[in-house]
Amino acid sequence: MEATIEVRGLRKRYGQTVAVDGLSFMVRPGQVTGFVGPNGAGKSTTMRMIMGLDRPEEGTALIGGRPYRSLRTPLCEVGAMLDSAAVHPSRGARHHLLWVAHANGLPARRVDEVIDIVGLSGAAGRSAGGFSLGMRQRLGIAVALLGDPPVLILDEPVNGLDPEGIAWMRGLLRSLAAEGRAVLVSSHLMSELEDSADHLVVVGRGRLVADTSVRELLAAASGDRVLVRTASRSEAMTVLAGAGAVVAATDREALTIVGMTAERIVALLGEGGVPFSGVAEHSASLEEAYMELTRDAVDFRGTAGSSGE
Ligand SMILES: Nc1ncnc2c1ncn2[C@@H]1O[C@H](COP(=O)(O)OP(=O)(O)OP(=O)(O)O)[C@@H](O)[C@H]1O
Repeated sequence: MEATIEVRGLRKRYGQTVAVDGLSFMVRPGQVTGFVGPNGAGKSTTMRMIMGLDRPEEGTALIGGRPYRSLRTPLCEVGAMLDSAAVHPSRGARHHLLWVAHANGLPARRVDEVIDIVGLSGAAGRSAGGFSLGMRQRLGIAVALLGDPPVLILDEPVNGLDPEGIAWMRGLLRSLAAEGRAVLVSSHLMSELEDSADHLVVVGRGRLVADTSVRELLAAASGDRVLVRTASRSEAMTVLAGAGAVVAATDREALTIVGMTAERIVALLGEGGVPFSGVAEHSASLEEAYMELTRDAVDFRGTAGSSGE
């Protein structure tokens, strides 16, 4: 089976709310694809439709070219963690995995393999009801990995993890992609996907905002802005604007230059005898690039100082 997810023109409404509004994107093998958007953007609804748990009004979602409902051995073709709390609280972790394996015709030895992969060996006998959020996330991933599927769909797997858990999850996502799997991971925080995603599908209000590689997004957001620190602001402006740059005053001792490389700026200031104390290319963080993209797509924005959640 080809390790892909293909979403074409998906649309879903709940009453008056359009949760997903004509969404199309492709998740490719060997990559971690981050599925990012503000709260309520339609990520979970899309994932549920891909997994056949919700019926779209329009459009299709295909896993390896086929709808979920027509997969013959679903757990071996796609692994999903959509709700990490969906485990019977009195059941032990290993017991739960054995039960899922048995119900899907998978060998019991795979249970110990996945327990090992997710680092739950020391807690496999304990009942899941007493698990921390991080342990429940690990158990959810173990279920998703049971059938050794080429496609993985994980809804907010990093949510609520401590820094050690986040680092572990990043490593796991990267290694799953390195094995050639297609990995779709949602998050409402871009920072959670920094260092782990190769590709980004950004959504807002149920619509596609961007479908881009992380590298391209960063390059586009950085633009070609260069910051120049100089006490001789007006001379610098004259020299640089005269050579064709777009120059804006940033503060009393700084200029922002667009349309000229840092090397050329240094050369021109040198030739013109204009003193300067620093020239720096602006490089955007993934978070900045994301904020820029989703500026108009946030449903609930707090007032000054709040995060808008
Ligand atoms: N079962 C449901 N009944 C009614 N409305 C729903 C239902 N599920 C989702 N919605 C609405 O659809 C929209 C999209 O929700 P969804 O959970 O898919 O977004 P999300 O991007 O996953 O958000 P979050 O990051 O908060 O999990 C929201 O406005 C939500 O309130």
